[in-house]
Amino acid sequence: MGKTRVFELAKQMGLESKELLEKLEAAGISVANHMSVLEEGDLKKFEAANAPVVAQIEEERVKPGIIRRRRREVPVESVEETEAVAESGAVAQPKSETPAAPAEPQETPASQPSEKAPEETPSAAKIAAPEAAPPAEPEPVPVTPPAEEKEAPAEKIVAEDKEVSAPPVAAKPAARPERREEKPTPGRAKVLGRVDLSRLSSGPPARSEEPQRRERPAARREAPPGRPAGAGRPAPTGRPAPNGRPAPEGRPAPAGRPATAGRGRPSFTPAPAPDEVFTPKEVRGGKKNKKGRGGYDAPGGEVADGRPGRKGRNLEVFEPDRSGRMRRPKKGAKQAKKTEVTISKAIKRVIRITDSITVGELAKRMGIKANELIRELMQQGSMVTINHPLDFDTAALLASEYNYEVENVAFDEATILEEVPVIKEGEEAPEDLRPRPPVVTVMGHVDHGKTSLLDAIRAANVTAGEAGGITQHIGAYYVELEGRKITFLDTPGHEAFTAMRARGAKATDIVILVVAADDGVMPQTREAINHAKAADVPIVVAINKIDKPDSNPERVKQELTEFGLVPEDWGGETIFAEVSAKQHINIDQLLEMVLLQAEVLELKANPGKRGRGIIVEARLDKGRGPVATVLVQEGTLHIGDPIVSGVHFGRVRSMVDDRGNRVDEAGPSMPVEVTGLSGVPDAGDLLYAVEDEKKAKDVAQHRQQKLREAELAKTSKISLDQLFAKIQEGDVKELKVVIKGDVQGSVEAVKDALVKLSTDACRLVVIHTGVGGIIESDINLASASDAVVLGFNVRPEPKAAQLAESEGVDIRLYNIIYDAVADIKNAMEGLLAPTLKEKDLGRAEVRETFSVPKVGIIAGCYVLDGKILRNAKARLVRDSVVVWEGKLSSLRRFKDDVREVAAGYECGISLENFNDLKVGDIIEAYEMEAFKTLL
Ligand SMILES: Nc1nc2c(ncn2[C@@H]2O[C@H](COP(=O)(O)OP(=O)(O)OP(=O)(O)O)[C@@H](O)[C@H]2O)c(=O)[nH]1
Repeated sequence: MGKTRVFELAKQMGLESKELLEKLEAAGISVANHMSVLEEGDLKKFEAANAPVVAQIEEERVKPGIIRRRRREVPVESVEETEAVAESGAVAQPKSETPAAPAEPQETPASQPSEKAPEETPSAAKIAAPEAAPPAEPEPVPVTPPAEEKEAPAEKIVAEDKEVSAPPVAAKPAARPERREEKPTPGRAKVLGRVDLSRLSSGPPARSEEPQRRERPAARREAPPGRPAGAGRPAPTGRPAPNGRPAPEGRPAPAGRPATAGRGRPSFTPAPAPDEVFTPKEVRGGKKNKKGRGGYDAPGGEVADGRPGRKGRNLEVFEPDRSGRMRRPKKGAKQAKKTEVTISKAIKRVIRITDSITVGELAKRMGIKANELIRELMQQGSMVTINHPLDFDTAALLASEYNYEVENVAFDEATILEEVPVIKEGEEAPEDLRPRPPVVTVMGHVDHGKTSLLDAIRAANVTAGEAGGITQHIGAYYVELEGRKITFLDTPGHEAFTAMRARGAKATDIVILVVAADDGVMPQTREAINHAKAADVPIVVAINKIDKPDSNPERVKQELTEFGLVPEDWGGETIFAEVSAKQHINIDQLLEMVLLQAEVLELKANPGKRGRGIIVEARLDKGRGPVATVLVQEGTLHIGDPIVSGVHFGRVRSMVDDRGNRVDEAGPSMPVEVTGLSGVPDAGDLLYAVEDEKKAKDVAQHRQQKLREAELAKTSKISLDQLFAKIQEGDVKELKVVIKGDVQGSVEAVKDALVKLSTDACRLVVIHTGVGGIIESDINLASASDAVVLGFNVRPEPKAAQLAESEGVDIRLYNIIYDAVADIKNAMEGLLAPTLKEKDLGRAEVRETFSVPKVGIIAGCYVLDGKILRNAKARLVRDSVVVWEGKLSSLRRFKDDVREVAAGYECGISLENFNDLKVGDIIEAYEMEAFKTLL
């Protein structure tokens, strides 16, 4: 055979060069590297030295861990001895391995293979090394009947044990047969080493392979049954565990067989085995095998059939492998650990949120990158940022895609604030309800006498009541008429009324509409009517100033019929009273009318409940801290009650009524000034008495949290841009509009044109029209009613513009009616194209005008805010009405033409083709910028 290189030998042995190098070195053969040449002498030497190793190798095949142990413990000689003992029938040893017994039955099938075994044996003998000598023994093996086999395993075990200690005397014929059958598998492993050697030295390599092939199938078949034998294998090691487990499973392969088998059939060339081995073990085995054990695993692979059986075992065996080294004892512990982890994970997979959660927070809780979530949302058609809040449903849907559950642990504010009757639980019984005084607000046009009327009512009442009593202004008061009370909100005008309503609060039961008999219906009269109607509050008309000679109540009645306010004596349902606030005429009659209207409304409340009221006004008092005027609406408020209002909480420290008297409790419709809150609430906020102060605090804190979230999610009210989408989603069934224009004619024209745009999907409702600039009350009305504001040749007052900005009210300004109608139409059809939006640059006020020959009028201006640009577009606004629109023809500072003038500076401005400039006019500079819509 000549020379053989190390790597070649390694290949034949199924080892890695490195491993073989180690073996060679151990055998005293010095080689430089895997390319080194091994002389025949070396080979023989190695073969000799390797013989004992064979036994070790066999064991390795079983499994990485097991293999190693075997190596050291099984010297060739001992093996031989063992076999000898077995043969001699030294069954002697009792075995603790009772478990082995079960294995045997499985082996029984092995008996069949045993028939083949004999065939193999000879071949092996021929091919294999001289060591295979004991071929003779195999023969008896096949003979052994299955029944005997049962005993055999036990014997084997014993025998092996002996191997370790002393040379057994007895032989175990029974044991053998098992080995052989099983051996095929393990044997190969062993043989591998040997065969290779034999080949190198003398053996006919070709042959050795053939037999393998033949055998393999047999081995496979046998393998499973052989397993039991495997059980026997453990015996030698003295390890009961393996026996027990695998045996029944038919863990064929690995078994210690190798030793015996190896001997009996050296012919088994392991080579082919490897492939099979990998299959069963998959990755794990593969990894370990990398270092040349592949060959050994092969045998295991052969056992492939037995896989299932192995699995159970493997689980235990492998776990340690994963950990890095095999440590069987720890297996159990590890498994337990895993279980724990799983449980905790399950818990983590539930995300608890309160109503909403931001994209970033959700991603964080799921342990993924926010970008991933944003991408996911984008794919679903939502363009969001990391701070975008997701509502519960969206969050739940998203989370489910990542196997997370979302639980809404929203703070149940409603439950805490629930007005649980103090006296008894459950539904309010009708008998608990008591009539309550009506709450009245006075509205009307400027100077029509609202304040005078309120004063007249109060004065009359005070004087009638306590002599010298001084009414205290707390924002509301109540009067008595023949024992019946009426509560008046002391803030006349519809601004406060609507501002409160815009906050979701309805404080008023009845509106007294004051119309001066000598003036008739005026713009604010109309506004008041619209506001009252929008709030669905009944109106009692007070025709004031009837003492005046030019008063004409009939004309007022006539005018009001246009608004649906028809007097009862004219066949209508509206109650009218003709009064004189100044002369105190018919004041009682008016109050009578109000009480009449209240009767119709059947206003009732349960005073037995915890108190709930509305903040009419509030302020910070230097000495008393936050002071709030509360109009109690439900239940009764007591001193010491824990309370919460808006984001503030506390306890009722003191209560004072409108006459300055300290009171201990306040019932329905009673206004009182309350101290004890932690902060100043807003007018319109509701105030609740709750069970205890902690709950009040919880609610307040929860609201603060929600307020922050709301800030993030600041969504605007309805706007034309989103109109179509909202109509599509069914969110909007009608579009409410407030129309303001420079002249009544255009307002009416627009109104008529818009109403005709109503479709089945969306009705168009004009809730208010008016002449003049867009003012705060227009915005409040639009905000409270979720309406858009359309302006024709008018501008929003600065305060109104600010309010619209903060309230998210959409204001659309037009010069041409057609444009407005087209816009609304397109918006309703989802066709509103991206348009240009105006960007305000600055405003200048005309302080003086100069007439310059050949040039025209030059306005001496003061820039109020922003800046005026020479090339900017401009408009001239007079009393909030646009008078002119165009471009500047000149912009000067002193005598110099300049490109811009900043706020706080004076300048001279002339307008293109316009000379009708007047002191007090406002020149607005603006430019158009692309306005993006997501339609
Ligand atoms: N002759 C007469 N004058 C009245 C009567 N009521 C009010 N006035 C006068 O009308 C003017 C306006 O009255 P106010 O009570 O201030 O009217 P208002 O509606 O509250 O006005 P604003 O607060 O500006 O909205 C005052 O000069 C009153 O004296 C009335 O019944 N008869």
